[in-house]
Amino acid sequence: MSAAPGSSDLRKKRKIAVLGSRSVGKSSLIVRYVEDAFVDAYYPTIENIFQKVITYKGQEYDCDIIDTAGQDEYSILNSKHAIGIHGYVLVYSIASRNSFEMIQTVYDKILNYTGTEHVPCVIVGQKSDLHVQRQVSEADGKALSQQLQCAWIETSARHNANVAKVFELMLSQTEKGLQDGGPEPQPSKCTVM
Ligand SMILES: Nc1nc2c(ncn2[C@@H]2O[C@H](COP(=O)(O)OP(=O)(O)OP(=O)(O)O)[C@@H](O)[C@H]2O)c(=O)[nH]1
Repeated sequence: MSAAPGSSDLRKKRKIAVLGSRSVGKSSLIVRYVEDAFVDAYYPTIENIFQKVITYKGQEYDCDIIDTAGQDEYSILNSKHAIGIHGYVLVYSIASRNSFEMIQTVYDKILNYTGTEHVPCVIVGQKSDLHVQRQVSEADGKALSQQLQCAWIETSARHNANVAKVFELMLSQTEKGLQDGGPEPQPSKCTVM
Protein backbone atom coordinates (compact mmCIF):
# COMPACT_ATOMS: atom_id res chain seq x y z
CA MET A 1 0.00 0.00 0.00
CA SER A 2 1.46 3.40 -0.92
CA ALA A 3 1.80 6.18 1.64
CA ALA A 4 -0.74 9.01 1.58
CA PRO A 5 0.45 12.48 0.57
CA GLY A 6 1.74 14.33 3.63
CA SER A 7 2.47 11.02 5.32
CA SER A 8 5.62 10.94 7.38
CA ASP A 9 6.81 8.04 5.17
CA LEU A 10 7.37 10.51 2.34
CA ARG A 11 9.33 12.91 4.47
CA LYS A 12 13.07 13.04 4.63
CA LYS A 13 14.52 13.17 8.12
CA ARG A 14 17.01 15.95 8.85
CA LYS A 15 18.86 16.78 12.07
CA ILE A 16 20.04 20.32 12.55
CA ALA A 17 22.19 21.50 15.47
CA VAL A 18 22.16 25.13 16.57
CA LEU A 19 25.46 26.21 18.14
CA GLY A 20 27.10 29.46 19.27
CA SER A 21 28.10 31.45 22.36
CA ARG A 22 25.83 31.88 25.36
CA SER A 23 22.96 34.33 25.18
CA VAL A 24 23.26 35.10 21.45
CA GLY A 25 19.62 34.14 20.95
CA LYS A 26 19.78 30.51 19.76
CA SER A 27 16.71 29.42 21.73
CA SER A 28 14.85 32.61 20.80
CA LEU A 29 15.51 31.99 17.11
CA ILE A 30 14.18 28.42 17.31
CA VAL A 31 11.19 29.29 19.50
CA ARG A 32 10.25 32.13 17.14
CA TYR A 33 10.39 29.72 14.22
CA VAL A 34 8.65 26.73 15.79
CA GLU A 35 6.16 28.45 18.15
CA ASP A 36 6.07 32.02 16.79
CA ALA A 37 6.77 33.41 20.26
CA PHE A 38 9.42 35.65 21.82
CA VAL A 39 10.43 35.84 25.48
CA ASP A 40 12.40 38.79 26.85
CA ALA A 41 13.69 36.92 29.88
CA TYR A 42 16.89 34.87 29.60
CA TYR A 43 16.75 31.18 30.59
CA PRO A 44 20.05 29.42 29.84
CA THR A 45 19.53 26.23 27.83
CA ILE A 46 20.88 22.87 28.86
CA GLU A 47 19.59 20.94 25.84
CA ASN A 48 16.33 20.89 23.94
CA ILE A 49 15.07 19.23 20.79
CA PHE A 50 12.34 20.87 18.72
CA GLN A 51 10.51 19.16 15.88
CA LYS A 52 9.06 20.79 12.82
CA VAL A 53 7.97 19.67 9.37
CA ILE A 54 9.56 22.08 6.91
CA THR A 55 8.53 22.21 3.25
CA TYR A 56 11.38 23.18 0.97
CA LYS A 57 11.12 23.06 -2.84
CA GLY A 58 7.96 20.92 -2.63
CA GLN A 59 9.57 18.28 -0.41
CA GLU A 60 8.59 17.81 3.24
CA TYR A 61 11.39 17.37 5.75
CA ASP A 62 10.90 16.03 9.29
CA CYS A 63 13.40 18.20 11.13
CA ASP A 64 14.86 17.75 14.58
CA ILE A 65 16.28 21.11 15.63
CA ILE A 66 18.72 20.66 18.49
CA ASP A 67 19.15 23.65 20.79
CA THR A 68 22.39 23.53 22.75
CA ALA A 69 23.92 25.15 25.82
CA GLY A 70 26.13 28.02 24.61
CA GLN A 71 29.73 27.17 23.79
CA ASP A 72 32.95 28.94 24.67
CA GLU A 73 36.56 28.29 23.68
CA TYR A 74 36.91 25.68 26.42
CA SER A 75 33.74 23.67 25.80
CA ILE A 76 34.10 20.22 24.34
CA LEU A 77 31.72 19.33 21.54
CA ASN A 78 29.08 16.85 22.65
CA SER A 79 28.79 13.75 20.44
CA LYS A 80 25.02 14.42 20.19
CA HIS A 81 25.91 17.68 18.44
CA ALA A 82 28.24 16.09 15.94
CA ILE A 83 27.09 12.56 15.10
CA GLY A 84 24.18 12.08 12.70
CA ILE A 85 23.83 15.84 12.16
CA HIS A 86 23.01 16.97 8.62
CA GLY A 87 23.75 20.66 9.10
CA TYR A 88 24.66 23.39 11.57
CA VAL A 89 23.20 26.79 12.33
CA LEU A 90 26.06 28.80 13.87
CA VAL A 91 24.72 31.83 15.73
CA TYR A 92 26.44 35.01 16.90
CA SER A 93 24.98 38.30 18.11
CA ILE A 94 25.71 41.36 15.97
CA ALA A 95 26.16 43.18 19.30
CA SER A 96 29.00 40.90 20.46
CA ARG A 97 32.35 40.72 18.69
CA ASN A 98 33.37 37.91 20.98
CA SER A 99 30.42 35.75 19.92
CA PHE A 100 31.33 36.37 16.26
CA GLU A 101 34.90 35.20 16.85
CA MET A 102 33.53 32.07 18.52
CA ILE A 103 31.97 30.96 15.19
CA GLN A 104 35.34 30.03 13.68
CA THR A 105 36.31 28.21 16.89
CA VAL A 106 33.08 26.20 16.94
CA TYR A 107 33.34 25.46 13.21
CA ASP A 108 36.90 24.13 13.67
CA LYS A 109 35.73 21.96 16.57
CA ILE A 110 32.99 20.46 14.38
CA LEU A 111 35.47 19.62 11.58
CA ASN A 112 37.85 18.18 14.12
CA TYR A 113 35.13 16.04 15.67
CA THR A 114 33.57 14.83 12.42
CA GLY A 115 36.89 14.39 10.63
CA THR A 116 35.51 16.10 7.53
CA GLU A 117 36.76 19.07 5.52
CA HIS A 118 33.41 20.80 5.26
CA VAL A 119 29.98 20.62 6.86
CA PRO A 120 26.77 22.33 5.67
CA CYS A 121 26.35 25.50 7.73
CA VAL A 122 24.37 28.69 7.97
CA ILE A 123 26.03 31.50 9.90
CA VAL A 124 23.44 33.70 11.60
CA GLY A 125 23.98 37.24 12.89
CA GLN A 126 21.21 37.42 15.50
CA LYS A 127 19.67 40.48 17.24
CA SER A 128 19.80 42.59 14.07
CA ASP A 129 17.39 44.99 15.81
CA LEU A 130 20.23 46.11 18.13
CA HIS A 131 21.61 48.63 15.60
CA VAL A 132 23.08 50.97 18.19
CA GLN A 133 25.09 48.23 19.91
CA ARG A 134 26.35 46.71 16.64
CA GLN A 135 29.92 45.35 16.93
CA VAL A 136 29.94 43.11 13.83
CA SER A 137 29.40 44.61 10.37
CA GLU A 138 27.45 42.86 7.63
CA ALA A 139 30.67 42.80 5.58
CA ASP A 140 32.48 40.86 8.33
CA GLY A 141 29.63 38.33 8.50
CA LYS A 142 29.63 37.83 4.72
CA ALA A 143 33.42 37.54 4.57
CA LEU A 144 33.45 34.79 7.18
CA SER A 145 30.71 32.88 5.37
CA GLN A 146 32.70 33.05 2.12
CA GLN A 147 35.79 31.81 3.90
CA LEU A 148 33.90 28.86 5.43
CA GLN A 149 31.80 28.32 2.27
CA CYS A 150 28.57 28.66 4.23
CA ALA A 151 25.38 30.64 3.87
CA TRP A 152 24.98 33.79 5.99
CA ILE A 153 22.04 35.88 7.15
CA GLU A 154 21.16 38.45 9.82
CA THR A 155 18.01 37.89 11.87
CA SER A 156 15.97 39.30 14.71
CA ALA A 157 13.95 36.83 16.75
CA ARG A 158 12.44 39.81 18.53
CA HIS A 159 11.09 41.35 15.32
CA ASN A 160 10.65 38.04 13.47
CA ALA A 161 13.01 39.21 10.74
CA ASN A 162 14.48 36.55 8.39
CA VAL A 163 13.84 33.76 10.91
CA ALA A 164 12.19 31.26 8.51
CA LYS A 165 14.88 32.08 5.93
CA VAL A 166 17.54 30.56 8.23
CA PHE A 167 15.95 27.13 7.99
CA GLU A 168 15.35 27.36 4.22
CA LEU A 169 19.03 28.23 3.78
CA MET A 170 19.90 25.35 6.06
CA LEU A 171 18.00 22.85 3.90
CA SER A 172 19.46 24.35 0.72
CA GLN A 173 22.94 23.78 2.20
CA THR A 174 22.26 20.21 3.36
CA GLU A 175 20.62 19.19 0.09
CA LYS A 176 23.40 20.77 -1.96
CA GLY A 177 25.96 18.88 0.13
CA LEU A 178 24.20 15.55 -0.44
CA GLN A 179 23.74 16.21 -4.19
CA ASP A 180 27.42 17.08 -4.53
CA GLY A 181 28.17 13.59 -3.26
CA GLY A 182 28.73 14.54 0.36
CA PRO A 183 28.28 11.63 2.77
CA GLU A 184 25.10 11.04 4.75
CA PRO A 185 26.10 11.57 8.37
CA GLN A 186 26.55 8.22 10.11
CA PRO A 187 24.55 7.36 13.20
CA SER A 188 26.72 6.63 16.21
CA LYS A 189 27.91 3.02 16.40
CA CYS A 190 29.40 3.54 19.86
CA THR A 191 27.80 2.53 23.10
CA VAL A 192 28.66 4.51 26.18
CA MET A 193 29.10 2.05 29.05
N1 LIG B 1 17.11 42.55 21.10
C1 LIG B 1 17.03 41.22 20.91
N2 LIG B 1 17.17 40.39 21.96
C2 LIG B 1 17.10 39.06 21.73
C3 LIG B 1 16.89 38.54 20.42
N3 LIG B 1 16.89 37.18 20.52
C4 LIG B 1 17.08 36.89 21.81
N4 LIG B 1 17.19 38.01 22.55
C5 LIG B 1 17.41 38.07 24.01
O1 LIG B 1 18.70 37.58 24.33
C6 LIG B 1 18.68 36.83 25.55
C7 LIG B 1 19.25 35.44 25.31
O2 LIG B 1 18.40 34.74 24.43
P1 LIG B 1 18.41 33.14 24.35
O3 LIG B 1 17.56 32.78 23.19
O4 LIG B 1 18.09 32.54 25.66
O5 LIG B 1 19.96 32.87 24.03
P2 LIG B 1 20.72 31.46 23.88
O6 LIG B 1 21.75 31.66 22.83
O7 LIG B 1 19.77 30.36 23.65
O8 LIG B 1 21.41 31.34 25.30
P3 LIG B 1 22.10 30.01 25.99
O9 LIG B 1 20.99 29.11 26.37
O10 LIG B 1 22.85 30.54 27.15
O11 LIG B 1 23.03 29.40 25.01
C8 LIG B 1 17.21 36.82 26.03
O12 LIG B 1 17.06 37.84 27.01
C9 LIG B 1 16.41 37.17 24.78
O13 LIG B 1 15.21 37.85 25.05
C10 LIG B 1 16.73 39.46 19.33
O14 LIG B 1 16.52 39.10 18.17
N5 LIG B 1 16.83 40.79 19.64
